[in-house]
Amino acid sequence: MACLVPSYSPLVSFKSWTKAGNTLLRQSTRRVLPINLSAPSSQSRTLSLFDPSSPRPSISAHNPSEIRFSAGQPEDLPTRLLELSAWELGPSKSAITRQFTFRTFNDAWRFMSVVADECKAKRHHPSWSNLYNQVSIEWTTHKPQGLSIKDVDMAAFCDRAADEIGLKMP
Ligand SMILES: C[C@H](O)[C@H](O)[C@H]1CNC2=NC(N)=NC(=O)C2=N1
Repeated sequence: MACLVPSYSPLVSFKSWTKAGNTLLRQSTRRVLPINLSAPSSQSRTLSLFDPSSPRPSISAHNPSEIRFSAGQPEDLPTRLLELSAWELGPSKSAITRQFTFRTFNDAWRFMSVVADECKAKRHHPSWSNLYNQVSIEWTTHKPQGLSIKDVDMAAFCDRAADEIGLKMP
């Protein structure tokens, strides 16, 4: 298992802003609860919120030969992919998707902030969207095109971050 401990402080800075007339001023930088991302995640809940009316099958339901991997990937990539039990294969067969539902918008925003920091560190970026307490994420690799180990590493990181923050109970 790759080590996903961020190289920076696990304490997340949260900048708050205040409005003075039409000007936004940075009010303060306060520290919020630390998030420990070093522990392996327990099994994450499967949510099929990209299209709840017709949930896509989990990755394990697909024949590995139909998955479009990027060129030059490590041999264990298909095995690593199967560990992502809460993720689904996108219709392109070269992307994985998951929708996370948090208790509050604040938790969803905090999750996105932690993932964004990891994106910067790993130079790998998702296609994602947020609606109130929901965050939809798609990972794919543009160059070399396909599904790569970077996507799997980032998806596993997302699972860990969501576990630490806590998902909304059904
Ligand atoms: C130079 C830089 O590392 C590349 O452009 C990165 C940026 N982020 C990326 N993100 C994703 N998802 N796929 C890429 O191929 C990719 N390439």
